[in-house]
Amino acid sequence: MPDLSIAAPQEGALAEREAVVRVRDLVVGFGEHLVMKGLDLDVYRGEVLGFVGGSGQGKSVLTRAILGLVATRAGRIELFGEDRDRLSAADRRRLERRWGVLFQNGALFSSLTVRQNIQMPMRESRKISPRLMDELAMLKLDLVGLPASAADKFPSELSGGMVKRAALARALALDPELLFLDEPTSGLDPIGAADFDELISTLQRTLGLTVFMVTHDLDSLYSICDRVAALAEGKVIAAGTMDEMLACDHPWLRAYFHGVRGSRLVAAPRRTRGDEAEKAES
Ligand SMILES: Nc1ncnc2c1ncn2[C@@H]1O[C@H](COP(=O)(O)OP(=O)(O)OP(=O)(O)O)[C@@H](O)[C@H]1O
Repeated sequence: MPDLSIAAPQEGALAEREAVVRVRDLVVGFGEHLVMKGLDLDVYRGEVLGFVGGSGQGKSVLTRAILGLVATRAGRIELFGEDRDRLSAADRRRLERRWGVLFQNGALFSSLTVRQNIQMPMRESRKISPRLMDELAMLKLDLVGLPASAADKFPSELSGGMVKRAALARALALDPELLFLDEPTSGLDPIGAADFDELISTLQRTLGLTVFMVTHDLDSLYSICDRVAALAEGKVIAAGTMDEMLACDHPWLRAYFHGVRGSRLVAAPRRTRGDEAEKAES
């Protein structure tokens, strides 16, 4: 079995890579329930990292801890090389502008139009004229493949796929370098999910994004992720390419990737991250 330890990132080719997110010895809990028990994780610049784990294992909690939305009990979280807990409030706000978040189910404000939702981060953090904000909102809509006519619609008037795209447009409002995606394809039909994967992959390449993606979608792992990290028992039990994960003999990973659904995908001819890149180049 390959060495999948993430506790020794100095070894091998990955040592050269810049960790945009670096988590060390993270402990997070609610009352007596410890969710993270000394977790380590790296997300490298320019990669799409898929983050998997059983239901209730703490994928959302980890995402929220990295974003500063959940209190941590111990450990260190560095973003862009800066220890978040050592920053002043102003520096933390400056840092927060460097990432965008697509929450599960979009989390759009239901009383605002799509345009107003996209403009929300712009209003909070910059002084931009209303006209420029309108132009920027239309650009972001175009970027995520939504028609201009979607701008003045309310979330309740959109299909599930359109809500995801509108939420992605909002996540991209401030031109982030780092994108957090929490189950981006959940609730989409297989065609919609494949389209959304392709959109993420295209945006990641063209905008040079680093992507941290929580997902249960095995297709997404195969088609757009450079690496996968797996969470179990409060720690990252393995991190590596899909081939490395498939070779791993941890019982949960074997059940996940070699169970009924996983095996079907392993056996099937499939799109891979490499195919996506080749398609873009041709
Ligand atoms: N605010 C909170 N207060 C108390 N417990 C919480 C809180 N938020 C999360 N938890 C608990 O933390 C654990 C991890 O939850 P989390 O939502 O991160 O799991 P998950 O891996 O994202 O699950 P799923 O795949 O089902 O979305 C769960 O046991 C959950 O009940």
